[in-house]
Amino acid sequence: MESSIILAAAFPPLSSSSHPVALLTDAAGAARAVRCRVADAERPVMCYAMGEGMFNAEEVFQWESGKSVNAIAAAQGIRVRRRCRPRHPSEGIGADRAVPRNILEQIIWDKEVEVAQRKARAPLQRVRESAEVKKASPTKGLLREHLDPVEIAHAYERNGAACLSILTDEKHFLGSFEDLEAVRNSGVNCPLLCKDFVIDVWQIYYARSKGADAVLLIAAVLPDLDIKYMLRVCTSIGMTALVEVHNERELDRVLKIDGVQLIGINNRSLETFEVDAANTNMLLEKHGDIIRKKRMQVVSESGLFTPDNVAYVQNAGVSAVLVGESLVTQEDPGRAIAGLFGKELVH
Ligand SMILES: O=P(O)(O)OC[C@@H](O)[C@@H](O)c1c[nH]c2ccccc12
Repeated sequence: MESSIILAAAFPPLSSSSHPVALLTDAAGAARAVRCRVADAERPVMCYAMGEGMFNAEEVFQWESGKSVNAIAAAQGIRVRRRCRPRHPSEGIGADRAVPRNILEQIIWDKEVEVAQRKARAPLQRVRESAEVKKASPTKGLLREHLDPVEIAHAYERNGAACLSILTDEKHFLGSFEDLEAVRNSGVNCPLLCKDFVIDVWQIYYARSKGADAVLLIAAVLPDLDIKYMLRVCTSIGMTALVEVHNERELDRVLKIDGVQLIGINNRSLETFEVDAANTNMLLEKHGDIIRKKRMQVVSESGLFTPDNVAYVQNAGVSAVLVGESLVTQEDPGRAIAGLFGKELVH
């Protein structure tokens, strides 16, 4: 028990005034987590776990409340079920969980395995040490796996991209953290967004250590408490979070979370990968007022192929667009930026 508390003290990213107030135990009585109260938070923030590594806030809540992670997520309308996460004893391994229900669920199940393996290879302490390096601002852009990431990043930057998005998911997008690191080390000045499926704070520290300035947090995957916790982690290491939504329910949830500055509206459903170019405008028509009042910035993501597409979402009030496919599939992806905006962006 004592060593658990020391471990918690050795990892105080939320606030220097954090102090452990309770030790949470699992059904077998083993120490699972330390609950910390953060002095400047409105409510106590739960975090940290012992043993194999760290748990996310939602998992700690799970042990406290007796509810399964999937039950908590489902109550928030999240349809993606988690598979490998430490389960509450009340949650059996149902036969229905043998087969993913859609593309996003498949990606997340693969991500759980990948993160567990990566975590074992690079323990948090080491990642965090190398994580306290750079600062940046919000980002956009995209890099496709079949092109030289460094070359294309420079082409984007030369042609006026405000930021660069680098996919790091290997299995489903053929991206990599090596790509991210190579671009960072190649001398680009643009901020870099690590584009991945974050399910664990470990990934945020890891992205930072590889040179990312921002990470994507997907509301279709992360329950509210995880988003809140991850936003605090981002702030504590000088990173920006782009919080992505696809539908009204997700946007409603995200608008209630303090500290979200950057919302991405994905025109593509990650469950089906279908694109509805009108999605950004539809959501902004309904919620634009509150977004403006809260001074949040909106990025329209995916499926933008023509200057008309871009003008359409710009009229809806977005401050940025995130474009991948329509640039990387053209012979000169850098010049394709000018084509998409109907003008040269180079100053
Ligand atoms: O290639 P497109 O349609 O221009 O989309 C880019 C980007 O928006 C898309 O890749 C994306 C948006 N959100 C994501 C989440 C994970 C992986 C990828 C994405």
